[in-house]
Amino acid sequence: MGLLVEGKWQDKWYDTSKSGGKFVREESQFRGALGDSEHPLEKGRYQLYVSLACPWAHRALIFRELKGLQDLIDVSVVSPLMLEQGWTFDARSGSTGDALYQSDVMHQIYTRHKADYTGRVTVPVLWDAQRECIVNNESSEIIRQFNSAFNEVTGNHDDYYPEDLRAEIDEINEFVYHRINNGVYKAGFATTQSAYEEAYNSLFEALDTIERKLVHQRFLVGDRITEADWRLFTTLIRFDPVYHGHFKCNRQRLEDFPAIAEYVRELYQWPGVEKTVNFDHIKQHYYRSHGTINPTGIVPVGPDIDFKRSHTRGLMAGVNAAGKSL
Ligand SMILES: N[C@@H](CCC(=O)N[C@@H](CS)C(=O)NCC(=O)O)C(=O)O
Repeated sequence: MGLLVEGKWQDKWYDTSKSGGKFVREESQFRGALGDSEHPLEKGRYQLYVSLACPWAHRALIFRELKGLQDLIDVSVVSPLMLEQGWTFDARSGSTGDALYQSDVMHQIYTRHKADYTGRVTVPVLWDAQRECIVNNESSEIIRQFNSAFNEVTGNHDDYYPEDLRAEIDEINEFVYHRINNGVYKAGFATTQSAYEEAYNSLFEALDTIERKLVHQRFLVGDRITEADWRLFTTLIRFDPVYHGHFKCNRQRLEDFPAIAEYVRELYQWPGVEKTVNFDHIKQHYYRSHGTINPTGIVPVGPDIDFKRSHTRGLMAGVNAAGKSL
């Protein structure tokens, strides 16, 4: 793993020396908008570069399914292994290859956009093949754009960020992002005992709060499913297979939280979602890419969890993204 410095690749692990052993995530640099004058909506013009292992990229893949954008936005999947060259298009280890330029590595996509780019080479990336540039590499913005940009083209007006719930969604997103989505990384990438324990305590306190909420309500902001649920889901589905062991988030498994475990199953079984979850890429990535955490690269065989088994969330009041009762 590494980063680009003025367009040159440098193989370096995260530097936690200036933050007391704490992992600090870098801000995404490209924040353009689909459908504006620079990026008009045209079929086949946009490419989504993702890793099936990555929880941030996973959000974008889920929204592509939920909003019926499969024919409008193509996908290239990187290899699950993120080693000396960062994300690659190595087909032998599971990449689909780069459908547009047959690049070998993901950092070539960043330098194609900006030859002297300095920063991390992250996924997801939403790419404009017409202008040959990155539209956006921040998943929270990509999903908002997917939520509404193509509504007139697809006729799918399902809304995961409805006007009247925005303040509540923003508030829960903020909590979930710091304490859970990024919280597992803060625990896993900490390089001091105290930074790890701080992240661990904050994470499990947050999961306790979510559990209490989900006992009474079907979704995070009440009975309507929103983007807040999908943003949480991509971390939860990786929790027992990876974060519990690899990132040492082991107070409990999520399977031991009665409401959360059922909630995860409902979301996993939501139409279109199961096909976006690839446990092989997820496990291969984390256990084989982080040499400082798992030097042997051995990938655990378990856990054996059937996310397709039944749940009772259907007994609670629920409203889908079209505003209809579930
Ligand atoms: N803020 C970004 C974060 C994306 C991100 O950190 N992706 C990880 C994969 S899970 C990555 O590509 N990391 C490579 C690196 O940090 O060098 C987003 O949400 O889109």
